[in-house]
Amino acid sequence: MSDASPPARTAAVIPAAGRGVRLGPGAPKALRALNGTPMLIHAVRAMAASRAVSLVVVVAPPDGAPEVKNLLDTHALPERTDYLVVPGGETRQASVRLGLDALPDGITTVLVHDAARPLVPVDTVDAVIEAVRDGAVAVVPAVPLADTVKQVEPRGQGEPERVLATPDRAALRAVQTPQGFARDTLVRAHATVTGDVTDDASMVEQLGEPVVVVPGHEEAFKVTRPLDLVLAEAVLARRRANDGF
Ligand SMILES: Nc1ccn([C@@H]2O[C@H](COP(=O)(O)OP(=O)(O)OP(=O)(O)O)[C@@H](O)[C@H]2O)c(=O)n1
Ligand SMILES: C[C@](O)(CO)[C@H](O)COP(=O)(O)O
Repeated sequence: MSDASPPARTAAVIPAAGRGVRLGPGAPKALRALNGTPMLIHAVRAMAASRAVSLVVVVAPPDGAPEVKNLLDTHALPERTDYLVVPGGETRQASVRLGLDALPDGITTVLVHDAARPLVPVDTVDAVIEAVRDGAVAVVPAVPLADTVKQVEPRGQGEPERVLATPDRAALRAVQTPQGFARDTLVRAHATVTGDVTDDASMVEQLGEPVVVVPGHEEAFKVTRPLDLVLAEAVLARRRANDGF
């Protein structure tokens, strides 16, 4: 970086506007408690744990922005981290776009991190940021698959599915968040790609831009179904036993 270059500033956009249908009835998933603290607060702290992250933009459930703002105001976060809250949209993609729209000038690197991945370790966050700062326009943390995967043929209702193929597992990865981006590339992807996607990196792929993979972490799993809550609380208990926090 030349002396004249402005410093790279990193913001994390946290989509937290989902209902959590697969988790079952209750409050919106991001507001449910893990060991007494809302999942969203764990996720915000996970981003703020990186010294590189100076701003966290939380995308709240559409009618929940005041409640989320209150949660952030009343839970301890590092002083160096600013945060703001915007209401979310109908889909994850729409929610991320609303978060991007709220970013101030001067942010050059953007992380997009699911509130539903509250326990990602700071080393994973920092590895993603470093890869972007080293020149990658898009970075995903990913882990190898533990299961054999089958491609199946869609069948009519009530008919058993049939296996079409068994892809080579060695070439497959399960992708996590935070996903990291050069801000201009992610903004262009969200302005250009209109189809349904399940992550932000696939939008960048559709622009024809390269996406770099860094090692993910088993504790960055997504809280999706009820059993994931049990695992998340067990991870927190293990951390408390190991670290005394
Ligand atoms: N309209 C939406 C939908 C999802 N998300 C967020 O995207 C992340 C990943 O989504 P997922 O785990 O699928 O959450 P939900 O959509 O809430 O889950 P479900 O599909 O079970 O309802 C979550 O942090 C979720 O809050 C969002 O901000 N806005
Ligand atoms: C972004 C993501 O967490 C990466 O694994 C995932 O694609 C979200 O998918 P979901 O269907 O919204 O759970």
